[in-house]
Amino acid sequence: MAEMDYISTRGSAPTLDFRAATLAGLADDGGLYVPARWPRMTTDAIRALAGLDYVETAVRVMAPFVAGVLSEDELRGLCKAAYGRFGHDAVTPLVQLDHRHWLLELFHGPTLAFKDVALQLLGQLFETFLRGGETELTIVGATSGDTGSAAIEAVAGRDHIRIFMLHPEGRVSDVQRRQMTTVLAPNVHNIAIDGSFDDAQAMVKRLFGDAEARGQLTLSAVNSINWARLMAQVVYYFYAAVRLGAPERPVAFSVPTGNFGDVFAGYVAAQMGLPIARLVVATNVNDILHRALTSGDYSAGAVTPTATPSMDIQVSSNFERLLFDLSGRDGAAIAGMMAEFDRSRAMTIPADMRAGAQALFSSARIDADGMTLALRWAQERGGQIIDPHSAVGLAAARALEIDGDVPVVTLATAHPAKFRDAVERATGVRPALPPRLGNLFEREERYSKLPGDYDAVKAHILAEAARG
Ligand SMILES: Cc1ncc(COP(=O)(O)O)c(C=O)c1O
Ligand SMILES: N[C@@H](CCOP(=O)(O)O)C(=O)O
Repeated sequence: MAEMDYISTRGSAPTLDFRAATLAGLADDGGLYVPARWPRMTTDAIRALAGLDYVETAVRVMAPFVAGVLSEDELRGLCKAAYGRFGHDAVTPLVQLDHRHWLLELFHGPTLAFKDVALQLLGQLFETFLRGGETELTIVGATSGDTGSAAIEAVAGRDHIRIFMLHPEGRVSDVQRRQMTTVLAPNVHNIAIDGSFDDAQAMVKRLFGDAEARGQLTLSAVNSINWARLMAQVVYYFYAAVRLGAPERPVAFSVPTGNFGDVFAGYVAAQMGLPIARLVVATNVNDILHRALTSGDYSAGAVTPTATPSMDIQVSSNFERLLFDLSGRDGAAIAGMMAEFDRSRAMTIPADMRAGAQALFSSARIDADGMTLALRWAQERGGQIIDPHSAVGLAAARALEIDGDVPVVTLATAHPAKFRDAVERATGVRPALPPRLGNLFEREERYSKLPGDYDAVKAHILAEAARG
């Protein structure tokens, strides 16, 4: 298999192999790494996935992306280690709701959200790539609740890695916060900032471009700006679609969306040849992606707190990866568009690019009432208690016209127990915390509170890192 190169969406960072792109996280020019080409799977190769377990599916889907760096056997070993920790044999099981709607349960990993699917593998990749070397990696991430705990779980206690995780104070659920702040391993540093997830994400990106910080630290990313995160998420689109009849029968997916990572992984699956009839971008009232796809208005207003806090995002990092493809992979054009966005917090998506996106993507904005009705529908018609984020996806899946023969799969991105208060308000059922979370509410918490000020956060990170 030919080695896969990685190029930046902004066109001027060096081309890297898979190992270097994973360790770099963000490209030097501020862009995001993407494969230099989309590998194709033939219809026969997709058909041959039928009956394979999750690990073997993962090896076949991801092998082209790691070619030249990891052999199939090495990749298989890492996948076995990552997915052996999931609480369901199928890793990401499908559950039927009615004659056409399905849930793809992505929350059977250690921290009960879809982030585990990618971050358990990323933890294995970091360990493999750093083993025996001198590099001390400093991971800096931003979370609206789920990435933080999944990343911390993946790297806590590992050698050669320390992690700083920024979350918006008071804007994550109590379960989410405690899943991060009760991990007391010395290489874990939680920071609550006064601000939104967008503020935290902007600080992380700024740190990557900060010469002083880069001079003192070898930085890497665990957010979905890191290509390896998305690569691992492509797998479950194949796994689900094949179980529902692909490649003979196309499948539609509805994806509750914030940073556009999960749904972009679906786009990658489609580029690889998976017959995806539609990808539904489901947003809450923080609807920048819905506006961008329907009218071209990609302008970031203030973030409105909702009962789906993990999707309270107005600047969606991975949208840049889609724009890159829609522009014909014109890095200079994307650099120009993103510079304009950084300056004015707004840009207009040209009509031809929007039309390109609409060929595959639909979108819907789901408000609190729509989310509540979907939670109740899942309970009454499907016999399932789901989480509010998954309910946003389900509401969008049911609201949109999708060809009647096509099964529609909603990605169930978190376990309902992570958002017990909102679920109880809508359904009257308070989901129990799974035993694997143990005594979460009795454990000691440790985190620093900082103002939403870049210099203060940077100074804190440099000081803590200097302490070892
Ligand atoms: C539970 C949950 N659902 C959906 C999302 C949105 O996913 P993405 O940011 O990949 O669009 C997130 C976080 O990002 C999440 O934590
Ligand atoms: N919803 C996310 C936000 C960060 O997104 P990521 O996928 O880019 O890591 C979270 O829960 O933290």
